[in-house]
Amino acid sequence: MSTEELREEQQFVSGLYARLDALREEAESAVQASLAQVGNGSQARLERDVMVAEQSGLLAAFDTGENGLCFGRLEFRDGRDHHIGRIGIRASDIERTPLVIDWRAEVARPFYLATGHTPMGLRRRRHITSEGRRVTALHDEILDLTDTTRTGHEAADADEVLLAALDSARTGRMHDIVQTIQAEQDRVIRAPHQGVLVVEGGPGTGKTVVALHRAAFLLYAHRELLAKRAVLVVGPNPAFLGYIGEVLPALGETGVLLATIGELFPGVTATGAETPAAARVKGRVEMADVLARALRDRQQLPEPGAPLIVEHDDGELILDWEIAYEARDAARAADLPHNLARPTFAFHVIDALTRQLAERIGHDPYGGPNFLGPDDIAQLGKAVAVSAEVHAAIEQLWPTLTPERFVTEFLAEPVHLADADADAVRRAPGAAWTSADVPLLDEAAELLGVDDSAERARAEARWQREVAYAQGVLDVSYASRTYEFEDKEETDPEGAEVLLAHDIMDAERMAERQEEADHRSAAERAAADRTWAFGHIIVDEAQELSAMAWRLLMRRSPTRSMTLVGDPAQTAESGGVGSWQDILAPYVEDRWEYARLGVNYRTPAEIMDLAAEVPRAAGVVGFEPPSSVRATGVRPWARRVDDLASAVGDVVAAEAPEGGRLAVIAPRALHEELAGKLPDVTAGAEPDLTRAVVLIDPRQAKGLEFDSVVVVEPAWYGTSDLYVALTRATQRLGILTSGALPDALASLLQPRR
Ligand SMILES: Nc1ncnc2c1ncn2[C@@H]1O[C@H](COP(=O)(O)OP(=O)(O)OP(=O)(O)O)[C@@H](O)[C@H]1O
Repeated sequence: MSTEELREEQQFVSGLYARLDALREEAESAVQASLAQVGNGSQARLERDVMVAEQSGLLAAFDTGENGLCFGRLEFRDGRDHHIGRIGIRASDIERTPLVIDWRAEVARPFYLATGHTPMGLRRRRHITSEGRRVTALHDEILDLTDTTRTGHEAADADEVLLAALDSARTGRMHDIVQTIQAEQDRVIRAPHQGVLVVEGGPGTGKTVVALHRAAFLLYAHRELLAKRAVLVVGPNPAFLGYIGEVLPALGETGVLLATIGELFPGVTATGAETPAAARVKGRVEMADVLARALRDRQQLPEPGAPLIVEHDDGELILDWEIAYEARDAARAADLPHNLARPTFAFHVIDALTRQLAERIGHDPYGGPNFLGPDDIAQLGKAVAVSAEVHAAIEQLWPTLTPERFVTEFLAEPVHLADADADAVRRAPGAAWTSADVPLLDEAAELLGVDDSAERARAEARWQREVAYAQGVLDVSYASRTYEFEDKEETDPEGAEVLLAHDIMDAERMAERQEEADHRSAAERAAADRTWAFGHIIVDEAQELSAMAWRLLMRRSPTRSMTLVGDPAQTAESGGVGSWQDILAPYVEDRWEYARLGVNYRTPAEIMDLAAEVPRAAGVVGFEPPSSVRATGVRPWARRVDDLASAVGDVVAAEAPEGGRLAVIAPRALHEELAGKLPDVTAGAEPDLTRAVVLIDPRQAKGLEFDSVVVVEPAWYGTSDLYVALTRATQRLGILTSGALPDALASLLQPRR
């Protein structure tokens, strides 16, 4: 009975792969055919590119389906019977009957939500486990208790598939969980896309993996909107983004931008390190006001009684306090960003200097009216307006600023900050940008505005050239008309009408077609555009973001369609904002939803119980540890040693899991010394998480996980860093110290009875 079921399922799955192969072949030949198409016209090229992009997207989706194409089956009481898979596939028949249903479709939901208590119309739910294209196991759950038929694959423990997934060795890359999404997670993944959803949960509750599946779900459910506007996923550091980088492609989604805050100002690469004190100051919301005030300081006036003297062909011009004051008033009244208000300032200065000049030149010594007429004055005005010296004076008072220049100069001489804060952020020009600088640059860009009038003028000139070129092309084709026509008449006795380019297209339209279409994906275009408005933003480790970083992100999400996941108990010392309410109130008041994930799928109970002592002992307000879904029977251990580096080397040699990953989490100051004792490890390098042994500090450990973890010198860490470090292991945890352990862990060193 049971092998028969397995055989039938294998037959179905093999048929499915055959269909996948046929679809893949179709797409491949379509790509080949398009690429082979002759025709160099821009329209032909465009159509070919679009076709290739479409088919390549399909191919990527088919490759996604290659592993675990079909992982579930739902048999309903009303006779409906659906297979569930990573992607949806239809048969080649005329009705295009669905063979396997995409996990994100509504009809697949009972796969994740149905219980014996609420069977959602299900009779039986089957988990299909495979290796490559071979079905290796079936696990059935009977949800209709009146059903007495049995398949021989009824799972003794409904969580067998989940537990097998959780126990598997880690690879250094996060995997998708489509086969085992749990009900509380499914509700988060499929929550409505409008508005702000906050997802809170302790370590290992699946916040990250759920957030990524949510991105995939939203792209499926709202593809029209989101494929155009793109989804942004913000993570804490590049190593973390590398760690999660394969989940969305494995779910068939490549159009998502993964970025850290430090990567969100196009043109700037944040490579510098920041002291915690400087990060704190730069992250405070008051910085917005400080920068605004610093910028007003850049809109200067000459000292009263010490005007700027501007050399001019018709005599000296005197740019004094009054002229500058009135011009500045008028420019500020325009209520525009600094660079956009500058023309108003310049106009008023030029106008005043022209009047000054006219009064001097046309002055009648006998008290009569000015000799100059309006035309003369206009001439004088033109000369003043194009004077390089006048412009230099204007630039001195109201400089054109880039965000980079303004922030560099501000950090060199931080104004409007308390002395201690100014000392913390002061930095010589030329230093590398840091992540904490990026929100300041973004704020500056808002305050400055982009004066794109020059770029617009260039674009217009470019356009005119294209039109002129197109006109030339049309003229050539028109000139050859007689020749072609005669040719045609000779070979075509019917004298069939020949339409020439001129008859159907004018130069402007032709230029439009010539213009290179932007073939970049929405995510690529978004990455290069500071003012891009994303369709949805997902923020992981959201508790870490500073108030200034929130301002940046909110600008990228004018519709406030966001999913924020985080755990306040894991907030780094120099990091984030207090409560979700504090973060969100300025932007959405209290209009946000809250969901909590309470089960830890990573850390076994033995390790979680120990780790929970750390925030508890520190009296972290509102701390609620998640409950571990499994216990392994392996207790964490601690050892006090004299020679720390040698001990770490010995422990790693003994503990490194077969085929799995081990992390040594140690304070930065010890990395140099420890690296020498570890295989293939270089201190200071960006960690390669796919290596068998990794050396990281607690900040780098954020969001990551390993089969086995050795924490070194825990007494050196703050509460949240220690809590993060202790909750990274899926199987084993060991602690090495050269001194005393923090109180919360002290029991580990006491002899057990
Ligand atoms: N439903 C599930 N099925 C299988 N594995 C799961 C499931 N939910 C979570 N996991 C696994 O649990 C581990 C922890 O998940 P994840 O990293 O998303 O947790 P987290 O809440 O972001 O943790 P942290 O706050 O510590 O970074 C991952 O290996 C993830 O694949």
